[in-house]
Amino acid sequence: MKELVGTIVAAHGRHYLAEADGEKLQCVTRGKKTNVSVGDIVHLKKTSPDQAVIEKIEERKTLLYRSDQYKSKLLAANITRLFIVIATEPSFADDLVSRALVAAEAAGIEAHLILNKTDVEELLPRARERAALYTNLGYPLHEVSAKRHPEHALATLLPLMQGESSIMIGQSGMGKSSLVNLLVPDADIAVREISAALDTGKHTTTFTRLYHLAGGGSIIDSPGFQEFGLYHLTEGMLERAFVDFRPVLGGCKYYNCRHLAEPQCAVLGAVGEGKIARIRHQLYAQLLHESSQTLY
Ligand SMILES: Nc1nc2c(ncn2[C@@H]2O[C@H](COP(=O)(O)OP(=O)(O)OP(=O)(O)O)[C@@H](O)[C@H]2O)c(=O)[nH]1
Ligand SMILES: [Zn+2]
Repeated sequence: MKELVGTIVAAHGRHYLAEADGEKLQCVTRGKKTNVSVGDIVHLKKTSPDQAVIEKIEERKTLLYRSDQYKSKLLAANITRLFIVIATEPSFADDLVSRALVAAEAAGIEAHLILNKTDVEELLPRARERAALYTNLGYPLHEVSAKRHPEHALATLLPLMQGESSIMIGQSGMGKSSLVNLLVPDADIAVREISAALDTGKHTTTFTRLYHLAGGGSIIDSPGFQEFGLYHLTEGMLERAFVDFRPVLGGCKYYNCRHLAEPQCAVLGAVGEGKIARIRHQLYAQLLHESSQTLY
């Protein structure tokens, strides 16, 4: 049969759904390979009218992933933008936001923050104050209220996503689903279609999926997660993935400085002067520790 080229639009365990020539095909990999990601461009060989085998993954422009001590988990391939959803309530974790930013920098993906639930006015000043840690680093912040001002939210976000391949991530409860439903009016139908095709049963929200946006572009919605391990990043990748470190890199006394306790370290100097936030440096130290713990 002829070879098809398609895009992976959903992944659930080792089951994948690809879109090729406007059709959806259930796909499997050859052997035990699990290195396929939503967003991957794949070469397929049809095995039945709605099934195929993934023969080849095209070289990725970008790859966003997280990892723990034992293995890495691919989040999205070929994306150009990452949107991190935070909210006035529940309170968001700086640790997760910074980790996602570091992952984006390491993968060469442009990162944006979305502050949702601006209608919760009494908590807005505090949320803005906390978000300033990131806007001061140069990351754009877009304020919206998916519930109270949906048209405004759409008018703010859609232009940022049109023509781009994006992923939206966030802790549970930030309102990511509400935003996806605004951006993709038929998301519910698509999810039901996908979960039927992947046979995911009741676990309809536990898989990553790609939606097409009106006017071009796509958005990947991934399940909320509580941890964002970055064990796969090497020391050299780490220091460069902290945008706030970049201006002083190369200024340390020792060329192989790890910026932890070395004398005349330019990074520690900048922390002392308040030019680098202490909580960012603490995360850096934690990530450095994690990167030395990998077992794969
Ligand atoms: N006040 C207010 N509540 C909102 C807004 N957007 C979403 N919510 C509420 O926040 C809660 C969480 O919203 P979801 O869209 O389910 O959030 P989620 O981030 O996808 O959460 P998970 O499904 O747990 O991953 C729901 O009760 C929403 O109704 C908003 O703009 N303002
Ligand atoms: Zn140093």
